[in-house]
Amino acid sequence: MSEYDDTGPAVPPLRDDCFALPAGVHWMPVEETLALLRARLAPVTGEEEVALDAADGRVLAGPVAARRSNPPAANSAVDGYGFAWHDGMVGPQSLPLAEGRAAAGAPYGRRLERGAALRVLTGAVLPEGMDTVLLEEDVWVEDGRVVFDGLPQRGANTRRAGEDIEIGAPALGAGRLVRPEDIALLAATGTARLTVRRRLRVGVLSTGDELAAPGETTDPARTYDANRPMLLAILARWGYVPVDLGHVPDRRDALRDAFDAARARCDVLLSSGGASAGDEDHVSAILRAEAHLTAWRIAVKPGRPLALAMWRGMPVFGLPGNPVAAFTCTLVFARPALAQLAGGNWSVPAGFTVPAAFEKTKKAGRREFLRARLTGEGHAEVFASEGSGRISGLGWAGGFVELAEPAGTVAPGDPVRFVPYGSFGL
Ligand SMILES: Nc1nc2c(c(=O)[nH]1)N[C@H]1C(S)=C(S)[C@@H](COP(=O)(O)OP(=O)(O)OC[C@H]3O[C@@H](n4cnc5c(N)ncnc54)[C@H](O)[C@@H]3O)O[C@H]1N2
Ligand code: MOO
Repeated sequence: MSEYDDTGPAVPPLRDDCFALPAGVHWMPVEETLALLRARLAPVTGEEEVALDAADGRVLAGPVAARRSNPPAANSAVDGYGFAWHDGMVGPQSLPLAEGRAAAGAPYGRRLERGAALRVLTGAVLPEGMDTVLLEEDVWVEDGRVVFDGLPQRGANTRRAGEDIEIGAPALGAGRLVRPEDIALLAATGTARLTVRRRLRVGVLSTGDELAAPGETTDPARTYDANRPMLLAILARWGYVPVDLGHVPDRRDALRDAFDAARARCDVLLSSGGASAGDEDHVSAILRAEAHLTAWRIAVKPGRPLALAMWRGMPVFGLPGNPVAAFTCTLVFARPALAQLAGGNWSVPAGFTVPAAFEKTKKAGRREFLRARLTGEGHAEVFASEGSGRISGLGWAGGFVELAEPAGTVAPGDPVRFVPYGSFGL
C-alpha cells in the first residue's frame, strides 16, 4: 500500500464548530462574571479622616454637602463698571462715576448711589445698588463719567450667589474617588477635612517553579517574573496599598501558607499563574478544594482561566499566568471589584466606536479584548499577534478593541468599540 493510498480508515471531517469553546464546561460570560462580582462583593475597608490636601485618590466614606454657597455672594465676572440696571436706560448713557471701587476681597462697603456707576474688578462682591457690570472695553470714562451705548441685559457680567452650588446641596456622593477637580469644589465650598475609606491592601503573589527574578539567572528554562511588578504598579496607580507577597513555588502546602499569610496582611489577593487545568496548576486546584471557587472558566480572550474564590473570607483573584491575560483580567474584572471592596462605586469603562483599521474573523461564544491603539485618523489598529505571552504588545497598545460574544468578521472601516487604558484608570 502506497504512502499516498487514501483507502485507509476514514478520517472524520473537521467540524464546523471545531473552534468553539470546549463543550461540557460552563464558560461564564463576561457580563455574568461582572454581575457576580458586583452582587457579592461589599466594602471591606474602615474609615479615617484626612485633610483635603491629602484626599486625592481617596474614596469618600459618605456624601459631602457644601458648607457654603459658591460663590458665597453675588460678584463681578469682569473688570469694568457696575451700576443698577433699569429699563428706562434707552440710548447712549452717561453715568456719574462714584468715588472708590470694589475689588475682590475689598468690598465697596456701602450702597451705590442710585444712577451712579462704580469701578469694579473681577471677583468683587456687588455692593448694594449694583446688579449689572459693563466690561471696561465697552465703556468710555471721561470727566468723571462712564459713557456707553447699548444697555446690556440685567445682571450681565455678574455671578449670582450660589449659582455654582448652594449651601447644603450635595457636592460629592459616597464612594466617589476624589480627584483634583473634586478637591477644588470641596475647597471652594468650605470642606477642610473629610472622611474617607482606609486604603485597600491588595496582596500580589506569583506562582510557578519556572519563575525567577529579572536578571537572576540566564537559564532559558526560567521565566522572569513580569506579572508581579506589573500588578504592583497597577495597584499603586489605583490608589491601593500594594503588598508584595513574593513568589510561591508550585506546591500546595506553600500556596496554603502563602494564602494564610496574605490573609493576615491584605484585604484581597491577586495571584498569577497556575490558574488553568494543567498538572502544575495548583492555584486552581487548591482554590477548588479549599476556597469556594466560584468562577473559573470565563468566556473571554485572553484570560479564560480566571479563578475567583474566597480564602477564609479573603477574596482571591487567581489570574492566568500569561502576562497579557493577567493584565487584561486585572483591568476588566479585578478593577471594578477592587473599587467596590474599597468602598468605591462600581465602574464601567467608557469606550467609543471608531472605524477598524484591521480585519479579523472572530469565533463565537467569548468576548475578546485585542490590544489596540488609534491611528492618526482615529481608526483602531490592533497588535500583530494575539499571543498571550507577547508582553511588548501591551505597551504598543493604548487600549483594547472589545469584540462582543457572537462570531463575526471585522473588515477595515467597520465600527468597533475602543476602550482606552485610561478608562481603566491607567
Ligand atoms: N489544557 C488547558 N491548557 C491551558 C488552558 C486551558 O484552558 N486548558 N488555558 C490556557 C490559557 S488561555 C492560559 S492564559 C494559560 C494560563 O494558565 P495558568 O494560569 O495556569 O498559567 P501558567 O501555566 O502558570 O503560566 C502560563 C504562562 O505564563 C507564564 N507566567 C506565569 N507566571 C508568570 C509571571 N509572573 N511572569 C511572567 N510569565 C509568567 C508561564 O511561564 C507560562 O508560560 O494556560 C493555557 N493552557
Ligand atoms: O488567557 Mo489565555 O490565552 O487567553 O492567555
